[in-house]
Amino acid sequence: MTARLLSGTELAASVRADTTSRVAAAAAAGRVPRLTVVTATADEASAWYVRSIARAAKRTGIDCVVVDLGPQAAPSEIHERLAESSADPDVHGLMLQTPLPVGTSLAEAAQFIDPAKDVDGAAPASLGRLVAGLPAFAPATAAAVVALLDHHEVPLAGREVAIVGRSTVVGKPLAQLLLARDATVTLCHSRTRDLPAVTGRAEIVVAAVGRAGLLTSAHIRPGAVVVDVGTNPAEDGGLLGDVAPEVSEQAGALSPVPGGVGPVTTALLLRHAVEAAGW
Ligand SMILES: Nc1nc(=O)c2c([nH]1)NC[C@@H]1CN(c3ccc(C(=O)N[C@@H](CCC(=O)O)C(=O)O)cc3)C=[N+]21
Repeated sequence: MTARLLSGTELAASVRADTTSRVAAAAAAGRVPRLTVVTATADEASAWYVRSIARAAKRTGIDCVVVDLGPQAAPSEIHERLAESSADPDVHGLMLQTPLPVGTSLAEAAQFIDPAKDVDGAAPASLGRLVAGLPAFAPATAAAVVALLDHHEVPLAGREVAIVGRSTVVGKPLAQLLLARDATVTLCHSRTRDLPAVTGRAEIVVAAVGRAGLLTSAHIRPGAVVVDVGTNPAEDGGLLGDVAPEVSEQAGALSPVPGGVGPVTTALLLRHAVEAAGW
């Protein structure tokens, strides 16, 4: 079997087109959506993502401001910067990149992001609202996984999903989004006793660990749908997913890296920004 490819490029393009027309409507009413991205890391993958957000924002007409505090930034500087942008009426969307400097906690820092501007769903209040079933921005990557599955018409209700990785940015919020869609969700992590046994039962497996090639064909039931969230820098400058290439022989469907979840993530983040501006 060769897996059907769950490409994200067409979906990303249609989300961007929708965002572009909403931005035009907002701008015509005198409100140019502004997205402020705060970063404090030298991480290459994160820097690539910030450049890609800025580039895509420019194409859709969103005013994107990148605030680079550098990898040595103190927690208090990060907190102050977020509080300042939260209070600034000209800023509609606000995002804090990860990873953060050692000593800065995402949960602590994200408390300083106004939930109304929290386009990457990082604030504890946003995550709480998500669990409670109240309207909130979900983290863009988690939202992108569900959007990609919907786009490719993969049913979710009643199905067994294994998520590998329990981060606050992807695994935990994704579990909530999938639960809200009536999937039966198992959240796996580094202390899961028998990972291949758990993932091997699932009809849908989502890999969100951040380790290249961690999931092999030993983890995947033949015909399963596999979504690869990993974007691990390769030595040749390219990008490697969390799923080993051999899995494409076994899975029924597989999202590619690059060209899968990544482009949808960026597109949804910008859509959240125009929504935060009120359009
Ligand atoms: N608070 C926070 N939220 C994030 O969502 C977040 C973050 N911090 N820090 C950094 C990582 C990284 N990340 C990527 C998103 C899209 C692509 C992407 O679109 N990649 C392209 C290709 C890139 C290439 O070819 O080099 C693709 O997959 O097709 C990559 C990486 C989001 N992150």
